[in-house]
Amino acid sequence: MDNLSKYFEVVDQSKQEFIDKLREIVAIPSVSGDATRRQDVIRMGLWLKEKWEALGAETKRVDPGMQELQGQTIPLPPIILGQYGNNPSKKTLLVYGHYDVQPALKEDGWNTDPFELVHNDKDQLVGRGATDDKGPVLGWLCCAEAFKRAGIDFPVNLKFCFEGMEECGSEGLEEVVRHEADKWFSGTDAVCISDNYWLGKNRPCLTYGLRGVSYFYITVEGPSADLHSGVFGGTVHEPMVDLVHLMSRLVDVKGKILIPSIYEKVAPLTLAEEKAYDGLDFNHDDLAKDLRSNVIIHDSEKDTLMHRWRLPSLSLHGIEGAFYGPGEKTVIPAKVTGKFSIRTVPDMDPAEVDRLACKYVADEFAKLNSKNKLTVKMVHDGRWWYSSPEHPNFVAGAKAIERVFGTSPDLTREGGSIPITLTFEEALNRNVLLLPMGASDDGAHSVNEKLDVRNFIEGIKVFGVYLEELSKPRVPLTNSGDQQQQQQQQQQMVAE
Ligand SMILES: C[C@H](N)C(=O)N[C@@H](Cc1c[nH]cn1)C(=O)O
Ligand SMILES: [Zn+2]
Ligand SMILES: [Zn+2]
Repeated sequence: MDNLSKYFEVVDQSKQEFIDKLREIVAIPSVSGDATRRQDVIRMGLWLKEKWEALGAETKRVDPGMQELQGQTIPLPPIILGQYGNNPSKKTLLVYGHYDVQPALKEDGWNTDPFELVHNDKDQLVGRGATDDKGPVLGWLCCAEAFKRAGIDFPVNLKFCFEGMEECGSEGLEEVVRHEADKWFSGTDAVCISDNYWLGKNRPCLTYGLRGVSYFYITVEGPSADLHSGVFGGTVHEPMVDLVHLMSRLVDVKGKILIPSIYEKVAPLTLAEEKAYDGLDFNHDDLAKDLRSNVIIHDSEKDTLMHRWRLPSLSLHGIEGAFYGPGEKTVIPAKVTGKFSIRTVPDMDPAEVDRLACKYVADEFAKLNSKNKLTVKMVHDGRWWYSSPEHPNFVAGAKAIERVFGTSPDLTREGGSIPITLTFEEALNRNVLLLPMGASDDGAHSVNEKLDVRNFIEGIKVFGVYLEELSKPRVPLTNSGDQQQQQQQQQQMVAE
């Protein structure tokens, strides 16, 4: 039996144990956007540190400082750095992932407690963070454990960087990555991130692009306290009325952003790029099934993917301070904060996007002649990333998928954002591969988030084969001049 067959056997034998580990960490409600959960986020980071140390890794906890959140000053979660193996004759791979999760409440519409992993009769693992990103982060640990148990030498030196603030703009991480580039991360040959999703449910993919995200708060405040609408309705400027008006002016019902000049810097479509939309595991029927409703705006699959991958979008997320409970409370809220974000694409400049969006909201507010007070601010922005899937790092990923799934991967871009990706590429001058584990219907950020057992277990196998592929002497990983040139062009485009 060859090494990889033995590795596969151990992964299969360890299946229940790996699922139970995922159960243990889903039960830690590491919601980074909720100040009351900060101790849980920290506990989750320390869980990873301890488990990797138990396997023999050297680790370092980096505390990036303090944060103002919901009126409190609280510590930012630790960034957990690690090194598993340090053999100068082996290649070194750096993996990044995040151990924080999006908020989740049973009353949002979950069928079960979001922080209690349920292994259901469809062989799905349901729980907050199952696919985003606890399953994949745990996958690397399971991979190292399986190699050890199989008695096979680990193919590479593995460095890791796990953060607990990704869902809130990765606050504090960029400085740490740049600071550690020639320290903890020195000697890195390539980077791999598993934190996005397949395009469909059948064919795995490798991802070479991400949209950026700029997140905004619009606050409108008027009276010093909430008012009785019977007494004051029709006599005062209502903050909610102003805010709803402003929010309705941001995007039209077909998804077109209404902020002037926002599309100006979007890169023109090239013929080569257009070809990338053909032959993918993606169709509107499956998408509508995933959505359980046909609410798709566009007529063709290509259009839908272009609006997900290469065009900006603006989404309205919610209003803080507004009445939203059951019943008929007749209140005029005194202060409301509307939240929206813009997904950015090549060659948009986040600073320019922030300036255009804030100016537009202020201009629209001025037209209202309201006596309320407006504040509009960008609270975090993460940069878009666009690479090339030809690099040997991608070839190793493709070979791993072929061995485990018996099919070549789709080459995709992702509509979501992983703000630190471009920083790793720039600071380390190394190729970054996005190697997703989860499927299109996993419901990341949504209710009943899940990871299929198949994706989890076969995904751990893919990680192992990928490491074996990287370790082969014929695979040169350090950046070619081409990649450096491409990066410089990309940076220049952002600067322009
Ligand atoms: C793709 C990744 N798993 C993810 O969900 N990223 C988040 C990052 C983010 C930035 N601000 C808030 N969240 C996303 O794309 O929404
Ligand atoms: Zn994620
Ligand atoms: Zn996420």
